[in-house]
Amino acid sequence: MENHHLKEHLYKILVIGDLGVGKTSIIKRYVHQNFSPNYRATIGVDFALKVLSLDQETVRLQLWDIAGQERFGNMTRVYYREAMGAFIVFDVTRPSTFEAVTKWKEDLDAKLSLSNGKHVAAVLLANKCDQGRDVLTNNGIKMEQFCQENGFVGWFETSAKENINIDEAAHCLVKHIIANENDPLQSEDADTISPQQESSRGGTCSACFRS
Ligand SMILES: Nc1nc2c(ncn2[C@@H]2O[C@H](COP(=O)(O)OP(=O)(O)OP(=O)(O)O)[C@@H](O)[C@H]2O)c(=O)[nH]1
Repeated sequence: MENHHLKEHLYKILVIGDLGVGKTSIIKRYVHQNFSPNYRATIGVDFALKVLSLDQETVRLQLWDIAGQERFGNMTRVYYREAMGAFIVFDVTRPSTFEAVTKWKEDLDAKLSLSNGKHVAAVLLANKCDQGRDVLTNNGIKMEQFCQENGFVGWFETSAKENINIDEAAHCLVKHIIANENDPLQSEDADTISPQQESSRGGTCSACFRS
């Protein structure tokens, strides 16, 4: 029997977005499988570790839960350093948090890029989808187009409360990070979102659907 040498990856992942959109809750759900309805603002940054087994490889995700109030702080650049991917989160019940998404993305891209000069993989999370989809339907926003225009590799409607699409979103992000690492010159292709791939509960990730 051949003795396979299992690869291990450690990726730093940023979780950013406006105050109270559910960053801490998404991480809690993802890492500890629980949810609390009480809101306690994150101060500065919190950390959590999620260990995944993917295609016989061990992937450790070091999740950086950055306080929504940090956007105006000047510590952010330090927090962003050496991250390989990001979730940018908004709250589907509060349009202002969606309007802030482009600012968070611009801030991320301005402060962080991979060693080959490309932007880090970013997945957009439309959180609290258990409470409706007002922001998604009222403004006539085409999410695929929005993602393409703003350089997101995919987007998902999520609920930390009801555990919807969080594993899928993480899977999408990890796949894109690995694609960037393995094939840095050809990964532009993986960044293209194919519009026909939308599921009934919003969410697309070209890498996930292709494999
Ligand atoms: N219904 C519902 N409520 C949620 C969901 N996710 C988070 N919440 C609630 O929204 C509030 C804010 O959640 P947090 O996870 O603390 O938000 P945050 O983005 O980490 O906030 P900051 O640390 O201040 O930036 C809490 O009361 C959560 O219980 C969700 O998917 N559905």
